[in-house]
Amino acid sequence: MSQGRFITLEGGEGVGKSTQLAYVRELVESFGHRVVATREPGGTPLAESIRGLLKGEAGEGMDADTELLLVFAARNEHLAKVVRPALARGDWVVCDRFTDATYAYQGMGRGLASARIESLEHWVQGELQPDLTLLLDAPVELGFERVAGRGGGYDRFEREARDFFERVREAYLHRAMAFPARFRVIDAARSPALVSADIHEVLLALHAAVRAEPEEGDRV
Ligand SMILES: Nc1ncnc2c1ncn2[C@@H]1O[C@H](COP(=O)(O)OP(=O)(O)OP(=O)(O)O)[C@@H](O)[C@H]1O
Ligand SMILES: Cc1cn([C@H]2C[C@H](O)[C@@H](COP(=O)(O)O)O2)c(=O)[nH]c1=O
Repeated sequence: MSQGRFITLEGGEGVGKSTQLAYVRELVESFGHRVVATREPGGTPLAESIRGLLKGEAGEGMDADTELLLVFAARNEHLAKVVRPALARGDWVVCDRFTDATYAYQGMGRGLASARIESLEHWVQGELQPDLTLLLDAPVELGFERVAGRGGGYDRFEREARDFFERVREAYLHRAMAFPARFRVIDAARSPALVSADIHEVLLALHAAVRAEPEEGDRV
């Protein structure tokens, strides 16, 4: 059995993560892997309840540290119940947002110190990091035009000022530069088909690399 892979999709509001997650899922399944498609915050009943607290009216005026702790509480539950078991079975996990979002939103967005995020990251994740992070990058204004086009109003994060999201975008691009082996930055300001074509190329390369690895029993 080959080892599972952990792929995350990141980016600001409305860049097309959910749209492309469906594409990634189908593509990875076509490679012959079982896929668990999930999201953060969320992915389990309890973590989805925390998502509701974070995004909904009940969270209005929430202290930034409370927000950070809730994000990691949801993450711990999600990792324990969904992500780690799936990877242990050899499944591939495709996740809409993960800890890079915490550095972007709670770190640069809210202004919390990276050291605080790092200590929770080490506690909750240990050594676990995504194998690949697809950063969908687009101008903030374009993302919001798409969110508006989707309908359904704005959640607690989406009601933040535009400069909050400029900082979020900057933080993501900064992390992509800091971790070039893990990140691929995709220009998400183009049509869904062109974005998918770039993702296709990245995933074909990952698939080829995984196929070239020796199977467990082949090792001497
Ligand atoms: N490349 C694209 N070009 C134009 N419209 C797009 C593109 N990708 C997605 N959309 C549309 O934009 C809207 C937002 O897309 P989607 O929900 O996939 O974004 P998201 O990044 O997951 O959003 P959120 O940040 O709210 O989770 C949807 O209506 C979707 O159909
Ligand atoms: C994982 C994570 C998420 N967030 C924020 C970012 C978004 O505004 C919402 C999630 O909703 P979406 O439908 O995926 O856009 O939560 C955050 O602030 N910190 C995080 O770690």
